[in-house]
Amino acid sequence: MREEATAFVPGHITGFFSAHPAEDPTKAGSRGAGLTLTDGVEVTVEPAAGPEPTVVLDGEPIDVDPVTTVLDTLDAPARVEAESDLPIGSGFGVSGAMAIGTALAANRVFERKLSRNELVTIAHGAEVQAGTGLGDVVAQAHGGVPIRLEPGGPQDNKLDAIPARARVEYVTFGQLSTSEVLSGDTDQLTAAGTEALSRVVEEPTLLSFMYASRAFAREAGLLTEDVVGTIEDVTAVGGQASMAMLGETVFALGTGLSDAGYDPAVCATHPAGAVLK
Ligand SMILES: Nc1ncnc2c1ncn2[C@@H]1O[C@H](COP(=O)(O)OP(=O)(O)OP(=O)(O)O)[C@@H](O)[C@H]1O
Ligand SMILES: CC(C)(CO)[C@@H](O)C(=O)[O-]
Repeated sequence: MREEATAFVPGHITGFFSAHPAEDPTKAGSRGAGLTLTDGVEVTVEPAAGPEPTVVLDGEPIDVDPVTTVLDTLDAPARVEAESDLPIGSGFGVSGAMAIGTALAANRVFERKLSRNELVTIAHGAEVQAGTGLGDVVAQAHGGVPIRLEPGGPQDNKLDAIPARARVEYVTFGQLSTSEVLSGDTDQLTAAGTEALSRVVEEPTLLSFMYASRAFAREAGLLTEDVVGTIEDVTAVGGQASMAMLGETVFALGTGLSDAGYDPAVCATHPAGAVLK
């Protein structure tokens, strides 16, 4: 057994999605598109001192269901320490990042000898089962600007990408519970997400991704006053912004938010995807 291993997982902002339930959580998931980010989560795994696993995020103990499930599945009694550039619960896929980062690092520490696709499948299934995400894990494993054409883990899904990179700015006003939204009626979301996806498939550019994301955010009925106002401010200065699903967060390409007078966090699209360090 190794002493410890660390993985870096990019954050993931979903612009739009449609929900696709299935009995088997490794086959369930979402279609959609988003941006993976150079801001992300660093996850370090070491064997736990006692029989119980512990999970710590930015110095505070935390219960993240998908992480517990990943550790159980890998039979890995571990201490997981995560450091995040991004807030949890605000549309950056922090729970998905912790799940896949834990899977990659625990596989190494406990010498489980699973393949990358097997680890992504475990993390994706754990995230879907917990209701904390549907497509973040597979997007975060891929990197870039992934288009999720078919739902599910790597054995079932189909991914493409927008071949582009960009500077990304974001501001966060608060949290939105992903599991609450996903456990409600998602028909309207899914209809809007399907329409948005066909638009981006027809023209896979960052600009059409931003248009499709804004139309989705409007039709999905999740916009808050702060989010609407901020998107309008960016539009007024000729920028491109939309809402990060699912959080009270606005993201913009280039200098959209700073041009509009905000003081955003700044990163870029991530070129690769989750990696062991
Ligand atoms: N402030 C918090 N403190 C402790 N736990 C939290 C906090 N906010 C959220 N959680 C827990 O973290 C998990 C993940 O939340 P959630 O899925 O909404 O966020 P996320 O994965 O960061 O991003 P996304 O909104 O993109 O899905 C949930 O289990 C939730 O209960
Ligand atoms: C459901 C979701 C928007 C939560 O972040 C994401 O997992 C996705 O795009 O499937």
